[in-house]
Amino acid sequence: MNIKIINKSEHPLPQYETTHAAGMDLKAFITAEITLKPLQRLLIPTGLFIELPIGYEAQIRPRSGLAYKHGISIVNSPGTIDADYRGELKVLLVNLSDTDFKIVNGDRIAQMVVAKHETVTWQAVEVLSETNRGEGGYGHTGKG
Ligand SMILES: O=c1ccn([C@H]2C[C@H](O)[C@@H](COP(=O)(O)OP(=O)(O)OP(=O)(O)O)O2)c(=O)[nH]1
Ligand SMILES: [Mg+2]
Repeated sequence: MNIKIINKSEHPLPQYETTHAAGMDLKAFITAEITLKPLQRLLIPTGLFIELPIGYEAQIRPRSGLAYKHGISIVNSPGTIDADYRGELKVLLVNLSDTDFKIVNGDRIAQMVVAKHETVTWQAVEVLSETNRGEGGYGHTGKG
């Protein structure tokens, strides 16, 4: 599937790193090095602008390596890019570690997964169908 993209960054277009990868890494497009202090959050630009087909969204997700090694995550994970959004793709990083984390231009800070979604209409009713689960949730089936 083709997706229109404007690339205002100096970096190559995002790409799948392996043959069947779901996500494409997104790179920071920044003019100066950024230091993310413990528990600080920052919106990082990518220089990318996309036009998703109607019925698709893009999810901005953390990279597990950054999360594991440096405690770097995404505050609003997974970030949602709407098909009608025409602004710059940005990544809302947060540093969940107890040490500073430096980001330089071109660092792969997140990954983007494009996915189909439904657009629903509501059918307002008085009663929902019965199930075994009923209203049970939040661990009501036990631990083991
Ligand atoms: O990680 C993200 C999340 C969102 N966006 C852009 C694309 C998305 O379509 C738009 C709005 O995002 P969202 O709906 O999550 O934010 P909101 O707080 O509800 O803002 P709005 O009122 O503009 O919808 O911001 C990003 O660039 N990165
Ligand atoms: Mg919104």
